[in-house]
Amino acid sequence: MYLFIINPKAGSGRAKRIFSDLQKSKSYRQMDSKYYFTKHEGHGEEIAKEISKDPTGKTIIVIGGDGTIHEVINGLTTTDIPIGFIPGGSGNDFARGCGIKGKPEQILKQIIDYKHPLIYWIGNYRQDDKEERDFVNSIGFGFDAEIAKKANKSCYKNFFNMIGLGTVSYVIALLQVLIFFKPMTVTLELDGEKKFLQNCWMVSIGNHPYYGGGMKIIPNAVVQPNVLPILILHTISKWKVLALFMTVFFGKHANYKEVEVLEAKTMKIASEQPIRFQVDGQTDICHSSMIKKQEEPIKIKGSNT
Ligand SMILES: Nc1ncnc2c1ncn2[C@@H]1O[C@H](COP(=O)(O)OP(=O)(O)OP(=O)(O)O)[C@@H](O)[C@H]1O
Repeated sequence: MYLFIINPKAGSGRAKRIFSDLQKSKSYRQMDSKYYFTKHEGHGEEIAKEISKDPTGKTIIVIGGDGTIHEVINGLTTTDIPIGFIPGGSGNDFARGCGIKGKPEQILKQIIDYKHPLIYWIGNYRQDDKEERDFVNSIGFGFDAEIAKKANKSCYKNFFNMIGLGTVSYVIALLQVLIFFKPMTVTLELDGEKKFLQNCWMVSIGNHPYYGGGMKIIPNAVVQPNVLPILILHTISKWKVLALFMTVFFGKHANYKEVEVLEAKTMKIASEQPIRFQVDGQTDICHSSMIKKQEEPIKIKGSNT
């Protein structure tokens, strides 16, 4: 049975429109299915948790954005349920990272027809002494988190989402954050080896390269087990940050000497000052965080890579 989880608010209503169009399709009419609309923040997680209690013969199909898939994956208590994803948000970095392309009806057909799902390793993070959670795209500390916070709170994000230019809101937010941004002093522990970083702008970890609607923030990141691709932006002038971010869409920023690209199995970040972080685009504050890859992969349907 196929269980649809749709966030009616994702992509300023785009996910809801996609689902009502899909309901008219032949593929949808022929499939054994049930659907749930998320009613509030966190509801995607609750629905996925409930479905996980009896996984046999089930496939979940998520229609929404990165926030919705983040919630569903965090709600799953088993890796036995394959997940189909039809992008209906504004950024849709998860779809990019999984190679999910095409019109919604084509993706639905791929979900039904393709026998071999994409094996996808998500990341785990644990903030301070809170419980462990998952990230599907990326987790970032410092500059990218401040940009995400500014963009999420802005009045222009909805407008740019509606005209299909969601990334523009990140560019505007970047310019706003740049004026007052203060770099962080943090200690990193990569596979147990300590690094003390003063005036550090950003530490980002991704399961795949994409962030903010297609920026290739960690250009070398590939979907793989047991490896965290990490990007550090060290001390840099504000003018140079501007130049650097113009190259981020092509992944060329990694050539700057202030950018370090690393890999580790585990990473710990800590600071005496509160650190702003973003996880799959949502932001919060912590003093420390432990990050690793989840041991059991999940199965993603709908990708044709
Ligand atoms: N019925 C609802 N009303 C309000 N918010 C909701 C509802 N259902 C889910 N949400 C919240 O909406 C948030 C945004 O969803 P999502 O990230 O999927 O869309 P988006 O922001 O348009 O896309 P993207 O993250 O790809 O840019 C989620 O974090 C989720 O908690």
